[in-house]
Amino acid sequence: MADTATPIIEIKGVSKVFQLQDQTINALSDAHLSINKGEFICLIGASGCGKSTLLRIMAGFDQPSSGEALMWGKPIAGPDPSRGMVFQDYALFPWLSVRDNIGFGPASRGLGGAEVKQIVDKFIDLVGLAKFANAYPHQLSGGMKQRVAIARVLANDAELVLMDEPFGALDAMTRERLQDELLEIWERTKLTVVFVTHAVEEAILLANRVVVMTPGPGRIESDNALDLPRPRDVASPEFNAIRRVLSTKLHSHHGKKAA
Ligand SMILES: Nc1ncnc2c1ncn2[C@@H]1O[C@H](COP(=O)(O)OP(=O)(O)OP(=O)(O)O)[C@@H](O)[C@H]1O
Repeated sequence: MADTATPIIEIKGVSKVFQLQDQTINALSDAHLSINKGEFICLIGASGCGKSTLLRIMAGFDQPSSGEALMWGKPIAGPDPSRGMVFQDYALFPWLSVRDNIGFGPASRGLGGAEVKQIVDKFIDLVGLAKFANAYPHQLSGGMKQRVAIARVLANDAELVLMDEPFGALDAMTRERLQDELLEIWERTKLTVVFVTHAVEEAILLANRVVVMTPGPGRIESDNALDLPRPRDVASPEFNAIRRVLSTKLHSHHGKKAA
């Protein structure tokens, strides 16, 4: 790990071009973003503006067409357990119990049984699933599955958690509960989180910085620091003022020609 002055993630002039038959898609154009350890960043923007592309580049699943993506100052060459990804559809192993899903990463890293058990117990507790340790994914609700997915990433010792619309498939009440739990985990563990969402309100509830992206070509429109005190109140005038500003920025691309 580098000194504290080095950002955990730096995106420097990153572009990503996809070729689809005879069509060239500029998924991401000249993106710049610097993220410090312990930040909670939300990426918001309309469908197709490159949010997932940027997240996948940070994860190391995709490489930029040009520019550089760095973690602790070093190029991100491929996936690594230090960068955990949480997806909307959970991506759990259906044939493994909750306990074994969470322990899969530590066991694959060659840790012994007692150590794996200790790690699994710690994170099962953290996400409140002790009673379901031996259940299988199909026996869990959506919210519980997402808790397992979060615990699995944390058990892998991830420093950076990349979340692609993780609560998008959940009902409103479960979503609110998981937002609270995620904030609690973030505050307790000092993780760095990059969280993709379509929902402005969710971004303002969670983030200390909201990065607004616009499509055609996908680009970063603005980077907005939020200094609202926590816990945040969606009904407060301050919250609504920020919601108005961000909504205007989100729609700033309307009328422009698609790439
Ligand atoms: N593997 C790929 N091959 C071709 N085109 C792709 C690929 N991945 C993404 N794209 C295109 O790149 C653009 C950006 O996609 P991306 O998934 O990053 O957007 P997004 O902002 O996450 O959208 P959404 O909110 O709908 O998930 C889209 O036009 C998409 O069709």
